[in-house]
Amino acid sequence: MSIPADAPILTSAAMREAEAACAVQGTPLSELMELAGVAVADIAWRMGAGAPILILCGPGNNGGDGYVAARVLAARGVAVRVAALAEPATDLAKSARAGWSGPVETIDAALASAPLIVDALFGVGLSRPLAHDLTLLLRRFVGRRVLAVDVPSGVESDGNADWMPPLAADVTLALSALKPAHVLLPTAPACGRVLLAPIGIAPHGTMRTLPPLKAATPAATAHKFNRGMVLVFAGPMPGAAGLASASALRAGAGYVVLEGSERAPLSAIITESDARFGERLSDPRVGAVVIGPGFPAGDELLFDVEAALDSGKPLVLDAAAISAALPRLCETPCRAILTPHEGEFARAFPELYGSKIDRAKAAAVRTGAVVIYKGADTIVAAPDGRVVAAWPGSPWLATAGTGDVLAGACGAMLARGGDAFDAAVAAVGWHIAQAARIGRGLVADDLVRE
Ligand SMILES: NC(=O)C1=CN([C@@H]2O[C@H](COP(=O)(O)OP(=O)(O)OC[C@H]3O[C@@H](n4cnc5c(N)ncnc54)[C@H](OP(=O)(O)O)[C@@H]3O)[C@@H](O)[C@H]2O)[C@@H](O)CC1
Ligand SMILES: Nc1ncnc2c1ncn2[C@@H]1O[C@H](COP(=O)(O)OP(=O)(O)O)[C@@H](O)[C@H]1O
Ligand SMILES: [K+]
Repeated sequence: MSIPADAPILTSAAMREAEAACAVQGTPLSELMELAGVAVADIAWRMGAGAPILILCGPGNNGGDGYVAARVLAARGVAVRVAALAEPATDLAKSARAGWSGPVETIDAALASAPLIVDALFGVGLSRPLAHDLTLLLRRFVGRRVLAVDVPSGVESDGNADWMPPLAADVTLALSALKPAHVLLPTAPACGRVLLAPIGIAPHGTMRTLPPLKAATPAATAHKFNRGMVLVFAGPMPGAAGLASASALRAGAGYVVLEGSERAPLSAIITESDARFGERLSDPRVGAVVIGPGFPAGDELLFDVEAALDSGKPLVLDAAAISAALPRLCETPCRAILTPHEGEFARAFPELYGSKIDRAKAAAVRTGAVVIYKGADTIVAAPDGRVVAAWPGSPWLATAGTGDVLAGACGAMLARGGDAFDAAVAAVGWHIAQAARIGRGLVADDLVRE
């Protein structure tokens, strides 16, 4: 499973707007369909490696892409067959169908398989779950190599429904832009390796996949305090804050203070008792405060969260600190990153609905903070509508304590100054890159070792 880096993501509505804008600017949609079909043919050609190909075409423009691909593949001498669900229903699909001179088989129980199936049944126009009988017919092809056009058929492309496709794809060729279903659970794994075909539409939008990690080399003039100083609060479970403090240091902070704990995992971390809590919060060199890791919900946390909010410092609010800060944040937004996992998000924002992207965006708007909605399909959302999707991340992160490490990395990136959304995206990228580097057998402590 893989996803192109820093690629645009559009909902079906935004995709249609982009198509309409393209038509207004003088590019006919038939030209786009031709480019789409050629792009599908190119990938099918490589995947098929000379073997016969069966293209399944639906009634809409997704099917149209399939007919164009069939024509192009046949012209290249590939043994290609076409089977259709119904007659084409759009003008574009009708003219693409007219360009295919071979036979069109019916999708029924007698349909013979092929080593490579091109799934051009439904794309962003799917409006309801697939019929049960069609699902059963398609399941007969499970085990064959599958190339999905735009999205695997049966998937609701905006990520608002958890409909799973009967045929998971080995490769999905996204047209013009990725769609939310490519980067959100439960559908993302069914898309296999996602490739992007930029076919002439310039997608404008604020949603992208994770950008490549930039190596942040310190400036020649760097000083430990101007690289960012991070203050981490330890609660009753100091191990979690220890991980966060070590992670802040590893992710590039110049100076890290662990408040309220005597033990630090690295000797470069300064430990201090609670007594200096207020004093440290008013230290002008502190560029970010991390609070939440290792704190159960309760009065002590509320007190410390209030003090952190009062300080006006940029904050990383993790775990129980998220709900504790919520009433204040909703009234007076501050420069903050919230890092909820699924359970914490549900507790803090039970009223939000829609796809994970919609909910992350709404939580960011409500709190005025950047939200990292964690999980295998992590979403980073800013109050101004920017979104970065981090699928597929690294599954080795599914182990206790890795969230504490992410909180510390957010502290390091935030303490450098600059945009909180960029800081959050950089932290998520760093976290995944560390995990990918270590891989097998990873435990959270490994992420903060050299
Ligand atoms: N973006 C780009 O740059 C370009 C995009 N292009 C391509 O266009 C695709 C979008 O095409 P599209 O809008 O025609 O919709 P599509 O997905 O073919 O399906 C709609 C049809 O399916 C039907 N239908 C729906 N649900 C159903 C169900 N459960 N079971 C049965 N039927 C169902 C629906 O009928 P209805 O809902 O009205 O009953 C309608 O007839 C896009 O994904 C990409 O591949 C390129 O060609 C050009 C450049
Ligand atoms: N399957 C997965 N693929 C990628 N990232 C994952 C996966 N499972 C968990 N993660 C990441 O690991 C971290 C776990 O954080 P969290 O649930 O808060 O754990 P903890 O509280 O134990 O530190 C998050 O950053 C999450 O996005
Ligand atoms: K499809």
